[in-house]
Amino acid sequence: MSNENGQCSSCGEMNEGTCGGEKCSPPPKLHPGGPSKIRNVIAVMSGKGGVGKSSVTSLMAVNLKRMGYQVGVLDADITGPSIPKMFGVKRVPPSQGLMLPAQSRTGIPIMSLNLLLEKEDEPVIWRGPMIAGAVKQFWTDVNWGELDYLLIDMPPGTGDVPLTVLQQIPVDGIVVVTSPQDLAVMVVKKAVKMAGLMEAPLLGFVQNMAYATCPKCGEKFEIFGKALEKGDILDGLPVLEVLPIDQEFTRLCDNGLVEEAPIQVFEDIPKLLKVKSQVG
Ligand SMILES: Nc1ncnc2c1ncn2[C@@H]1O[C@H](COP(=O)(O)OP(=O)(O)OP(=O)(O)O)[C@@H](O)[C@H]1O
Repeated sequence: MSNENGQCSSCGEMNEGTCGGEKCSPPPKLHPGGPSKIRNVIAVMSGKGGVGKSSVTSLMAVNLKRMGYQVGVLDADITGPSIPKMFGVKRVPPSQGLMLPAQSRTGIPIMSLNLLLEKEDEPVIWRGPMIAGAVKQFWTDVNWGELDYLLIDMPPGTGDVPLTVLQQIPVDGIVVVTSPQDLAVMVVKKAVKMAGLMEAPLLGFVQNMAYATCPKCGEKFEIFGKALEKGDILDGLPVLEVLPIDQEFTRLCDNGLVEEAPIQVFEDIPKLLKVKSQVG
């Protein structure tokens, strides 16, 4: 893939003459582990950290599961994984050969590096290629079973992991998360541009932390800037959901009870992706 200066964005060489395409042709798409049958892959991304990718991924998983779909979560945020804590899962079950994901209370399979560590607060101090390698293994070396949707919680930024996921995993749709803040939108647009450059299918935005409501008087405060409405257009893409700052939601996530969150969202996802056929 070359940038506007004709420079290859994988190897950094000028395409004409030196790179010749072969060295830098995108790596092949990978097959999911063993008998896994995964009908749709959705990547949840954002150039910006802390805007709520993991929260949005969890809410999407919980809601798709409530709709009757088989859904799994691949936590590609290797150095800052939040998914296991939100779902209250600690370890993967023992296995021989392919790894098995942990199962949440409602039966959502989850794979995350934190499920393989002795202690959840142990740091992972790896360089980019190793981190990207771990994400690939979570796709190729895990028996996911049959899933209608596998959701990938991406790390912030546009580095090794998003590049690997978009090049090597057959992503059917990307959901981009932002807060209303101009600063966040500016950085998030980089992720949108990256997806566009890689011809990855963008489904739309989720605006998270759009506002907070005073528990005493009910007044709404737009803490990070102008809240959008579902269906608005941002950077040429539809706004799929607008989520407020919700204290109870934070409490449930901290206690591993995200599956109890009474938040109904993402009912349009199946229509957007047209699930090929439902399992079970
Ligand atoms: N709508 C919300 N209401 C209340 N708290 C929220 C909301 N969205 C996210 N949070 C909280 O904000 C923090 C950051 O959210 P989250 O971990 O989902 O962000 P992220 O984009 O995945 O971060 P990272 O940069 O680690 O990838 C978490 O503590 C989460 O519980």
